[in-house]
Amino acid sequence: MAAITLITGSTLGGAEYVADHLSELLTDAGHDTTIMNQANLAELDPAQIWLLICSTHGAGEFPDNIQPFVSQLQVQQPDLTPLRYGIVAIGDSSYDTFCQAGKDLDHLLAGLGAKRLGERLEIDVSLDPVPEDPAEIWLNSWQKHL
Ligand SMILES: Cc1cc2nc3c(=O)[nH]c(=O)nc-3n(C[C@H](O)[C@H](O)[C@H](O)COP(=O)(O)O)c2cc1C
Repeated sequence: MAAITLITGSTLGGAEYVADHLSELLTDAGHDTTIMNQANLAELDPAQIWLLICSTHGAGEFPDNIQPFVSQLQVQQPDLTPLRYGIVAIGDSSYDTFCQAGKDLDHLLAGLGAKRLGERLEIDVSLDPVPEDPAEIWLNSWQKHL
């Protein structure tokens, strides 16, 4: 069983609800989970698995609550070679910058040596108004990588 830290980027709370739901499902499956809604690099262990759930705001911007963490990664450039992570990007395809923050976060982690488990999920809330539903389906296959 795995130790998984769920990290959220959310302005209006939707991504946090998705993280709560995925955390519950992972716990039911026997994993240890922690949710961080204000992630701080110094408190995170790259030997654990990170599951990032991040919406996009502004014009392709990161939500405010995850911006400090993103800046820490950009400035400190930690070696994340031991890290394995999954990513759920949430956005709205009516924006040109669809799921941009989730995509940027994915590229940032990969650029620091981390290995993504499975495919990145991109949830389009204009098609899936309840993002927990596609997230749950994605989790079923993502868990096989753990
Ligand atoms: C002001 C505003 C700007 C947004 N900008 C984008 C964007 O650039 N790209 C995108 O894919 N979605 C964008 N969205 C859609 C949000 O990502 C989407 O509504 C998401 O579900 C919000 O998640 P949250 O509740 O976790 O903040 C925007 C939404 C708002 C209200």
